[in-house]
Formats: sequence, C-alpha cells, structure tokens
Amino acid sequence: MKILVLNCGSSSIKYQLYSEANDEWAVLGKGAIEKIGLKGSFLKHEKESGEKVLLEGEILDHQTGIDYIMGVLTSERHGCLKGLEELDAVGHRVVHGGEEFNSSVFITPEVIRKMEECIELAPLHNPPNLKGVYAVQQLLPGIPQVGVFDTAFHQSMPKKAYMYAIPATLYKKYGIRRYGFHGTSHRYVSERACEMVNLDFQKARIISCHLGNGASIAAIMDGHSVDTSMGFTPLEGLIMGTRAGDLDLGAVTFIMDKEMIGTRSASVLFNKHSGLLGVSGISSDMREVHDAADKGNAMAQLSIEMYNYRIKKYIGSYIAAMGGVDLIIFTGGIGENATYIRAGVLNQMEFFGIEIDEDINAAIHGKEKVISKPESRVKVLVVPTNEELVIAKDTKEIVAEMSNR
Ligand SMILES: Nc1ncnc2c1ncn2[C@@H]1O[C@H](COP(=O)(O)OP(=O)(O)O)[C@@H](O)[C@H]1O
Ligand SMILES: CC(=O)OP(=O)(O)O
Ligand SMILES: [Mg+2]
Repeated sequence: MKILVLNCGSSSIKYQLYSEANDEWAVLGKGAIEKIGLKGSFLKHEKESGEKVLLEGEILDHQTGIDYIMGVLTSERHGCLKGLEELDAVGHRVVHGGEEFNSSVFITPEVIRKMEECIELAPLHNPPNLKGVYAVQQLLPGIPQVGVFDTAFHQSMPKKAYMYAIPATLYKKYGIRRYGFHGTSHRYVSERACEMVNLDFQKARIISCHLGNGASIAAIMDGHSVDTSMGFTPLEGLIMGTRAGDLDLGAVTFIMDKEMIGTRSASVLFNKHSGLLGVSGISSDMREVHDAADKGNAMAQLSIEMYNYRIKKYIGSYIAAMGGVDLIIFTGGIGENATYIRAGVLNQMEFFGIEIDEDINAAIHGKEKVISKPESRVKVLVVPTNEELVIAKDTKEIVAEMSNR
C-alpha cells in the first residue's frame, strides 16, 4: 500500500510518503513546504536515499502547495511514484476534533461537516487541515482519506480534569472545556517507551513531555490520557516558542484595557509574540535562545529558566494526580535534542525517585534511549516522536476496515 500523510499547518505543509507491505513500513520521500502565501516560499524534499532537494516557487495557498508536493513525488528526477494513481490513501493530521472524535476516522462528507464545525474551536489550525482535505478531493477524487485528531487520545480525561471552573452553561452552550492536543505524539511515545523497558502500557503511570514549537505534557495512566496541559486551545500550559502558556486571566483583561486592543490583537500577542520569543526578545527557536544565553544574555537565560520551571511544576502536579510515576518521556524537537532542557527540568527531583545519568543525557540527540541511572526508581527516556507513522498506520487500518464492510 502507498499512503501519503499530510500535516497542513497555517503556513506550512509537512508530508511523508509511505510504502507498506506485510506491516513493514518504508518512507519513500518526505518534506515540507514553508512560508505558504509569503515571500520566499519553498519546498524541501528528501528522497529515500537521504538526498535533499530545494524547490523555490510562488506557493500562494494550500491547494498550490499540494500541487507542488504531488509534482515532486511524481517528477522524473526526484520522484518516487510513477503517477498519482499509485497512491492508495491519504492520512491527515487534524488538530481539533472537539468531543466528536475519540479515534481516527474515514473522511466522509458528514465527517467534513463536523470538522468544519470545529473550526471555531481551533481557528489557527483546523482551516489549513481542511484545506488539505479539499485539495486532495480535487486532485484525486474518490481516494480514501482518513483524519487523525490531536484531541482524540485525550478524550479519556475525566471531567474533573477537563472542566473549567466557569459557569457550566458555557460548556453546554459552546463546548468550553479542556481538549488537549499532540495526542498522536503522546500516544506513540508512551507506547514505544513501554516497549523499550518492557512495561505493560495498560498498567503504567507515564508523564510525556512533547516539547516542539508547540509544547504540551500529558499524564497517562493505565493506557489512557488522564490530564494534559493544553486546554480549550493549544495556548494553555507550558511556555512555547511564541505562546505564553498559563497566564492569569486578570492580566489578559488588564492588558487589553490598558493597550486598548481587541480579541484579535490579544490572540496574536499571546499566540505569536509571547513564550521564548516574548521573554528573550531574541527568537522562538530554542537553539538561538540557548546560544544567546550561553553568551551571557540575561533575558535569554531567564526565558530558559522559566521554560524548565514550568515543566518541572507540571511534572510534580502529575505525579500527585496519578499517585506516582513510572516513566517520564521527552520528545519533540527540544525534548529529543536539548540536553540542557532535560537536565534543567529534572534536577533536584531525587525526592521523587528521579535521577538522570548526566553523561548519557549529554550524549543523546534525537534517538531512543533510557537516560536515567539504573538505581533511579523512575525511568526517564528520550523517544523521538513519529506522528506521521501513527497517521499512516491508522489510515491503513481504517481503509482496510472500510473495504471489508
Ligand atoms: N539540536 C537541537 N537542540 C536544541 N533544540 C533543538 C534542536 N533541534 C531542534 N530544536 C528545537 O526544536 C524546536 C522545534 O521542534 P519541532 O518538534 O521540530 O517543531 P514542530 O512543533 O514545528 O514540529 C525548535 O525550538 C528548535 O530550536
Ligand atoms: C496543537 C499544536 O500546538 O500543534 P503544533 O505543535 O504543531 O503547533
Ligand atoms: Mg512536530
């Protein structure tokens, strides 16, 4: 089977083309388009051999972006498909599935209608996800498409974790509650971590830290997500590249009054100009912030201290929520690579039975490894995430179910 996985973001599209036979999965090509609709948009493609190709062009919208991707996948020079008819299915990352979806689904007109209803809940993420679905419908009418939702894994959270302490009518009227995101990643790394250390996923207490551009942390117990730091939108919780995370609502209304800004500007302020970028004034990219901190920039140093401290506090609260913890996992671009973040988050946690081996930690970039000391009661692991593979596997399974009906 050949499955294309699409992750359409607001200004980017990431993709991976998989070939599967007898449950063996191979990546035939992958890449990303960045800066859609902006000056200097480009497509970076990586072939199966590892060779990289850069294509610059005027990529004004997602439809054009997907045309570019299909073009490179079938091109004589760089391609890995003879023609698009070789594709069997397309799997999409969909960020918000509301309360409607607790697992991946075959995309039908009815499902599209429900996804459209969720636009209001994730105005930054769902419209581009849907654009990907529409573009594939246009280009490959009739091809099976599957939606894999960031929110699905967290649908198991108990009410006490997902309700906000505001008038309950607002939940009934608008669905205001905590949903949680990055569920595909939290599900993948927690199952994988259990395999790595021979623990039963259905019986383990796990804290999973997904630290990428967006960042969230999840408490997973007996195979289910029981709490997570992102809420109604992907803005709550940890400090992120450009997002503030947890913030006193009193400060929000105060700033809006004083600066005389409306909801749109406030949303841009807290989503795009805050987080590491806002505090450091340097960058949203952890590598650049860390370089500046190394050179003595005090605000860069502070932003990293705040970043680590927020994660540490969440870990403490999730240990309390689950009555203990067996595994702590780091994933996402920062969690997989930033040794100083893992060390900074987990220092002085011996009280909880958490002890990392500093030499092993310092040597691990982007690969699977247990980084705790053998005597550490809690095992700490680095597990590179692979949301695309989960999406491809779910897509295969759901397409097979549909064709057996
Ligand atoms: N070697 C590295 N050391 C530290 N941080 C890294 C490294 N590689 C990537 N990162 C950080 O990972 C973040 C991006 O994470 P990623 O998971 O790729 O993002 P996205 O959420 O867009 O998928 C950036 O802050 C980047 O600086
Ligand atoms: C939900 C979310 O925050 O996604 P990302 O990390 O891709 O921004
Ligand atoms: Mg990512």
